[in-house]
Amino acid sequence: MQGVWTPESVRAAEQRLFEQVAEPTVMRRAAWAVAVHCARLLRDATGGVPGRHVTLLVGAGNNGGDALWAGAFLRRRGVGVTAVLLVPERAHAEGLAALRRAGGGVVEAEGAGADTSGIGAEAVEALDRADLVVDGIVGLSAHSGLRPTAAELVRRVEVPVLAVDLPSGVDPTTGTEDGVVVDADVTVTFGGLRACHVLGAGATRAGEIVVADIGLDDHWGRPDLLMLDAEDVGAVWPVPAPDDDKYSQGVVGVAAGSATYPGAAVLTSGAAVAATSGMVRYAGPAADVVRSARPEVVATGSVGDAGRVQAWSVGPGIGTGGSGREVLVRVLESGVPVIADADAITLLAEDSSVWDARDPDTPLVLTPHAGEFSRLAGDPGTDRVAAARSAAERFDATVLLKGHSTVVAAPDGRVLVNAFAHAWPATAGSGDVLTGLIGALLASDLDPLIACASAAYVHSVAAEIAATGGHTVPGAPARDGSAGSPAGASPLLAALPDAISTVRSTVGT
Ligand SMILES: NC(=O)C1=CN([C@@H]2O[C@H](COP(=O)(O)OP(=O)(O)OC[C@H]3O[C@@H](n4cnc5c(N)ncnc54)[C@H](O)[C@@H]3O)[C@@H](O)[C@H]2O)[C@@H](O)CC1
Ligand SMILES: Nc1ncnc2c1ncn2[C@@H]1O[C@H](COP(=O)(O)OP(=O)(O)O)[C@@H](O)[C@H]1O
Ligand SMILES: [K+]
Repeated sequence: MQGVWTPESVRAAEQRLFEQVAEPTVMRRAAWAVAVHCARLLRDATGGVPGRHVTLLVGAGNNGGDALWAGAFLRRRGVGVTAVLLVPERAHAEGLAALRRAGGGVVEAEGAGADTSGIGAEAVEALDRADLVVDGIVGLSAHSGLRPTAAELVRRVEVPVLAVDLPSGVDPTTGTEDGVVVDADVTVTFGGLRACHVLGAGATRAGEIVVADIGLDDHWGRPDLLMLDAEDVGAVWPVPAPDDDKYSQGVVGVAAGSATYPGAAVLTSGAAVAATSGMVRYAGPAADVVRSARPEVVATGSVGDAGRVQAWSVGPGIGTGGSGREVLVRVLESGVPVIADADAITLLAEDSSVWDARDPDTPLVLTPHAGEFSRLAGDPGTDRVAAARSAAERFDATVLLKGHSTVVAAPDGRVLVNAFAHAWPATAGSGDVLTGLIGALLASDLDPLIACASAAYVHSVAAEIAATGGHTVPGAPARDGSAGSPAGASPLLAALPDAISTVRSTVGT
């Protein structure tokens, strides 16, 4: 499990560190790590380090200070360094002096000979000469989009980029982008992940994320968000023990699909079958289709006839009319944990009387995409963590907000994020697969928060396997979705066993 911190928490930890270690020392540690990874990138991109050229884009704060100090260190390795200052009068003074002492060049972004976009001739030259650009424009104190000059410089970059702390242009708290954003090959951050590294555009714009040690480890408070890794998921994924039988592992009920949407029933039931090895019951009008697609599913026509289950997956394809409502109410009254998705969420949003059927002591999971979330709780806005957290509290339910990064919030305020940096699950029907996975994990009695985040993790791995035929690091988030080809929800479903065994294979390694 990896902790993730908001800018406020990072600053609080830094302050505690500064009580023991002087701030300039900490900055030099940070800059040293930046310089080490610059050298690595230079070597990768050009085959060497001495004689290469690095251009630093330097903003008004400590982020620019890190870049300037890193430039000074790179000079010692024979690298040509030019700093392009965005706000010359507010550039970090000690960093600037260190770079000058080391023989680095300094130019102004808006210096003499400016072209129509306002960028000075020397700054243009520095970018043209660069083998590598260091983004020290803005860090944790960034607010709103990049200012025009910074945006113009970023637009002109054509070589690999190393971002200091975070790719400038993304919001440090929400990871959202507003206009031009640095597209980094590597981001070097300090002590621990920031929220923008795992949320929104930040999760992809950061490129490879390196967490450098600057002495913060003993100073962190409780993480604001957590991310499960493959080993965490593998360790909790339920598998049968010697004394288990088909009932003891938890039976999951699936109330999904209709005559119009039998596919939703097949995808949800199929995922439940793949998730755990107990029993899956299906209840609904697509019973015949489910039986022929998945003979192992015990299928009946209605929830009332289904027999006992330990959790229900309800919603995909049930419709938002009277029969869908009837199904949802039956399931909510059953007194077992429920995961409600798709039409079930719309029904809950549109008809408050449906909530009366819910047993308040039984876990409820809601898995809206942004549109369903809006219907249920209003526009999630850019701060998806805050939105999911407040909905979880308001509905006393675990809320999984879908999207490029999946945010899962428990009613007690805990939040887990799944931040696979690829978008392969964005395909019709893949949400139905997720619903079946979560239902099966709830039936096996996992904590709903862990069940949701684990299901989301395996779902991402399966989507990647379906699209690419494999993945580079077993079970680990791919940071590059460039390889592969679109695959629909059926290949994603078919890849679940491979995804689960891949994730489980990381346990104890
Ligand atoms: N204080 C320290 O010793 C340490 C600081 N660290 C670095 O310090 C950074 C935070 O430094 P600061 O708090 O000084 O702030 P920043 O460097 O993030 O930004 C400060 C300035 O950037 C400008 N700015 C804000 N939004 C902008 C936008 N959208 N476009 C262009 N310019 C914008 C503002 O003028 C603001 O004053 C971290 O991200 C990290 O890189 C690390 O070195 C760890 C140690
Ligand atoms: N851009 C994206 N990147 C990664 N995952 C995505 C993206 N868009 C959607 N997803 C994931 O794909 C799934 C889609 O679910 P949903 O919207 O319910 O679709 P459907 O109802 O067609 O099954 C969710 O797990 C969601 O998190
Ligand atoms: K930056």
